[in-house]
Amino acid sequence: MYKSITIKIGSNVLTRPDGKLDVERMAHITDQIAFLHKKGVKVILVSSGAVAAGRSLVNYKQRKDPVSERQLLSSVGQVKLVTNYASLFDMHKMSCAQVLVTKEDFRTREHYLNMKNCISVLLDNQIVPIINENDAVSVTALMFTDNDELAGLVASMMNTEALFILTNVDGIFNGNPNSPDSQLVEEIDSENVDLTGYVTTQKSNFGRGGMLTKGRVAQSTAAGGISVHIANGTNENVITSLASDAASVRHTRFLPGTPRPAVKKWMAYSAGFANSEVHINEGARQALFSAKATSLLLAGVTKMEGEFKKGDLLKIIDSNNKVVGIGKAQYDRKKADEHKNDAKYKPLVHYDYLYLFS
Ligand SMILES: Nc1ncnc2c1ncn2[C@@H]1O[C@H](COP(=O)(O)OP(=O)(O)O)[C@@H](O)[C@H]1O
Ligand SMILES: N[C@@H](CCC(=O)OP(=O)(O)O)C(=O)O
Repeated sequence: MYKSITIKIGSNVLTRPDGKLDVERMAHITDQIAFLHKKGVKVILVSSGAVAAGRSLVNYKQRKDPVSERQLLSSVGQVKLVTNYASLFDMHKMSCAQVLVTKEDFRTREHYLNMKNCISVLLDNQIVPIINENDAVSVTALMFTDNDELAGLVASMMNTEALFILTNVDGIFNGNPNSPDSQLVEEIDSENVDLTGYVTTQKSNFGRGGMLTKGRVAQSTAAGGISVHIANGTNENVITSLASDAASVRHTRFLPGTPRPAVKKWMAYSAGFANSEVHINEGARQALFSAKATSLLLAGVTKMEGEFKKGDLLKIIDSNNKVVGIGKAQYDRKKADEHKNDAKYKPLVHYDYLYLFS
């Protein structure tokens, strides 16, 4: 039995064909979580469904632009979604909490740690955190690709043993899931598998990201040491069965890689937020990628771009212009310029704060 699990529920698992919230299914999901909770398993729920819930509550005559429409539906629907969860958990004498986050919350280590602390304190007090994107304020570039991305980040941040991604198909198929010729891929290595060959960009009626993001998120989360299972959330007892005996459930499992230290997890996912660049020579690239843990010295830096402060994330770029890693600056740009000819000056990036893309 897993001891801690992040469970992501897709919109279509919670939505009936007429677009209304499927409260019966929500009840079955909360029953299963309650069962695990009573066995001492820590469960974090990442639940979609706000926009879907809003659709059955708001009547608007004229179509709005997509951003306003999503803001309107999600902010109305989130209330309904969480109210339903609260009364369903209440039947099991359990409490739940709403945590709404944006991509920006993963940007700075301070925000990241605040979020982590909030979820930890909820779990320590036997409360189920129900996380969703704060759709009301996260628009366009600030949005997560979808809640699968958010769930992967949460599972890594909280270092849960497993991540369950529940959707309306049994897992990843090697073709169109509706085609009789397609087969379910039961096991995927977290490294070296290109999913684009057989996963299409097709989505379900109410979903946002589709199977390709699920696959990518599953792969990168599993690579960090977490067991990831993509399964059908509409099947009975899927959560409890996955938790106790995953092999008994028809689904797709991603094999976990070697666990990464917490700070490297944050860096891996915050890569998109690094604004400054550090270009390195071939010798430095080889040293960083060698078997020995190596810090980045100014001697290997050929060029720096952008102002940075101590603690900022830097993109590390090799002589072929390829971003090869992310590092946390040990000092600011001014100091780096001052000491750039000093081969013995302390490393710009210490290896404990260096994340290399393999
Ligand atoms: N190779 C594939 N295997 C499984 N599902 C696929 C594949 N390619 C595309 N899909 C689609 O991905 C959908 C699930 O993704 P999505 O719509 O984002 O669901 P959710 O709302 O659960 O996040 C499935 O309903 C299916 O139509
Ligand atoms: N935050 C949105 C869900 C967006 C989303 O990623 O949906 P899905 O692909 O169904 O997981 C909502 O609550 O409606």
